[in-house]
Amino acid sequence: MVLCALRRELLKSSSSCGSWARLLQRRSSGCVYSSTHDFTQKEVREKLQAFPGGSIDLLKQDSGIAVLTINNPSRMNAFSGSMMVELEEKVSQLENWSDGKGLIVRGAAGTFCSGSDLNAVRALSNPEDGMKMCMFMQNALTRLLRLPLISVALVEGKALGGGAELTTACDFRLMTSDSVIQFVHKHMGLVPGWGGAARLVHIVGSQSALKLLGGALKVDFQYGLHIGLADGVLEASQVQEDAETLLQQAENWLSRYVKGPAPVIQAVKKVAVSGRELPLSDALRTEKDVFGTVWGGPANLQALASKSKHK
Ligand SMILES: CC[C@H](C(=O)O)C(=O)SCCNC(=O)CCNC(=O)[C@H](O)C(C)(C)COP(=O)(O)OP(=O)(O)OC[C@H]1O[C@@H](n2cnc3c(N)ncnc32)[C@H](O)[C@@H]1OP(=O)(O)O
Repeated sequence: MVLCALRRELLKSSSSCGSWARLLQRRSSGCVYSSTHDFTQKEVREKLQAFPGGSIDLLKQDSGIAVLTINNPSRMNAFSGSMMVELEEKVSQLENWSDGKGLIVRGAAGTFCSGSDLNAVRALSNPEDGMKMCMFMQNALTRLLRLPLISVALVEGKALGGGAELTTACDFRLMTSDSVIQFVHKHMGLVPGWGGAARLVHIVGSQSALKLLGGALKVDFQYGLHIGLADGVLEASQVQEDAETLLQQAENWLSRYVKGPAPVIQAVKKVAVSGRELPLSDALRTEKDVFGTVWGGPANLQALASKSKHK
């Protein structure tokens, strides 16, 4: 049912690029869970705001590549409640970014993210609150992955628990040579709840996903590349400006995929999302509709006029 609804929405949205943003805006009130699931986004936001700390920082650049920074270094960039709310707000801003093409998600101060803030988790440990936090984060991360931007997680240091799940809400993952992604949930008596298990199976297949979750295995860049969780490795140098250098490397890596006009790059992401999420017949129809938004468009006409050769 969720898929049918997504397809209907995709079809409605495909008449113009701006309408994709409107689609995602509409879906933001309940792309996976809505009030029909006994879930009120506003209520959960209020509850989460009671656990403050850290921030989620968004920098939109003229290049069309934005940088989203998980910023709570004193807790290894763990997600406080207010950061969960901020994440959702930043995703809404990105959904409305008509000039956007790419996104880099990274952690502050040399590490990625250590999951939920355990202090908040302890206070929200009753089943009802746990379910609400889970649905809130599933919505936010599903919308993050569906953004019409090509996204990459820049993984430095540790990506643990919910931090590991966050990496799977990006299209690609780049790891530094000393970084680790670890689904530690089993050690916490849990399974992923932010949609990370479902996404992991899509990325690495069910066999590898079962190993990572069942063994709470530490994935370094070599293992990550081997199973397809990592898409590239970044070399951290020992110089002081390391963080900038890594960010620059990630931007360079991403630049080949986001070169070109925003409407075309956004269309590329839309057909990839529909192919990933919809049954084939629905994905084909959506692809036709998205194709219709770029066919005869400025970039297409310019390419035809220039008699380009693809050498
Ligand atoms: C669905 C998601 C899932 C859930 O909520 O259901 C989760 O994400 S559960 C959380 C999973 N994450 C963890 O359990 C991480 C626990 N922390 C560690 O394993 C380590 O702290 C580590 C490996 C991240 C870093 O180790 P290191 O030795 O380098 O540093 P410290 O341990 O001294 O950490 C520094 C400082 O950060 C605090 N910290 C780290 N992670 C968290 C966290 N997730 N929540 C709250 N605080 C965290 C740690 O306690 C230290 O604080 P300090 O006051 O200096 O003692």
